[in-house]
Amino acid sequence: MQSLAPSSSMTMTIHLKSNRANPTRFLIQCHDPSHSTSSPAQAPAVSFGAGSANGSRRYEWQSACSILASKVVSQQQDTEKSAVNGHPTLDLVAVSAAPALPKPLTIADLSPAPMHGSTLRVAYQGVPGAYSEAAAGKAYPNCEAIPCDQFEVAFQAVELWIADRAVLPVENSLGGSIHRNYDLLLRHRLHIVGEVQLPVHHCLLALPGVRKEYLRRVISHPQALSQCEHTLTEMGLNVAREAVDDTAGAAEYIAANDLRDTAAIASARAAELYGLQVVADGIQDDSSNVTRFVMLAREPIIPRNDRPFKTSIVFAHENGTSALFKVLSAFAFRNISLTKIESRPHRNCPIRVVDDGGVGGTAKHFEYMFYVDFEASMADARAQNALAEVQEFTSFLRVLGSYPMDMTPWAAAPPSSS
Ligand SMILES: O=C(O)C(=O)C[C@]1(C(=O)O)C=C[C@@H](O)C=C1
Repeated sequence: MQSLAPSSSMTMTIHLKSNRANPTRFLIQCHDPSHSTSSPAQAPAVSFGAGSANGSRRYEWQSACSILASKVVSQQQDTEKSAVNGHPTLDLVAVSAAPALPKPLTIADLSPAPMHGSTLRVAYQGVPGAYSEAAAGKAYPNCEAIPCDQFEVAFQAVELWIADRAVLPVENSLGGSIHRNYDLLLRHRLHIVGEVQLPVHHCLLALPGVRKEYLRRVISHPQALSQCEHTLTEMGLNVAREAVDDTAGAAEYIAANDLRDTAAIASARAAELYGLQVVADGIQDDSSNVTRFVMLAREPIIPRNDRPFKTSIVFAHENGTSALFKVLSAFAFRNISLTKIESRPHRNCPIRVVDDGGVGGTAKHFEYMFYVDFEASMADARAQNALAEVQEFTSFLRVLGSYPMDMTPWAAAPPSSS
């Protein structure tokens, strides 16, 4: 056993699995038997004043990126199985991690991609050839992409300093939100420091010589299956569709098990890496299929006002959904556009029982956490004032990050050639 990180309140086991595509690299698997993380009680109280978040405002900004209000959010973590796509698992180390308090910014945090004296290490979910790997490369060119078997492991890799950043999908233009990552954003203390949008061009892959007529099964990531649902039907592929952990993992699985009746939905790069042929190219239901990823870091970046920024927040309130209107008005009155709103069950108290005074008994309402993205920087006084107001209507409010918007134009994928 070798210890990777000092101090202790939580013990977790890191498994490094050898990677079939590149045996010199490893796939990180992680298991946390304690299912507990840091306590929100340590979060500092902050207020939003007008003015830019630089110089003496730095500490204020850091604090703003921690929990703003009082309610304790469930830190319970699911027990998750470690999916293994045929890799031997090597139980290497047990490490410990203490709850992280906000740290002073260092000079490295001021540059867009601190290099820590060497290549930036970027964790992603999947195996080489996954779209998340491509997103990591787009976000941080020349980075060392570190494959992880689960989203949660990518979060932990950054928390434990095994990686410097994580790049994780949050929504797709066809499949919608990737809810798991919204839940994990809340349970972990990482900050969103950027976003990147990746056009997703799916291929149908099979072993060399396999024809479409031989196929009895199509396997892929659930998002990829849903993004190609109609095209597969149009192609006459009314065969079993099965979900696996990631697109490239599906390609690897077919190659490793010599499956001649199974095809994978994955990238052309996955075909190259695992020796498969492209049976059909561009099989996504919409040629402008795009997935939005967020970049996560241990420290927030300093928000600026000289380029378009987006800010992501999450909040809850005790007065049912009636407070939602007031919260949204705080942005509307200041002409701040919202780009996304998502609700997730409130893990601490998913159901609220309301007594109607004995007339008809009790009613049960769902309780939610609301995630909102808006188009303004936290360096902008309008955003600071809006959040100060939002805080009045909410029992819990956290800024997940204020970061540059991805403004790069992207070309739509070519139409299907099937
Ligand atoms: O399986 C992959 O290749 C991934 O990177 C995951 C993922 C996702 O989670 O949505 C990413 C982009 C595509 O939308 C399909 C799948």
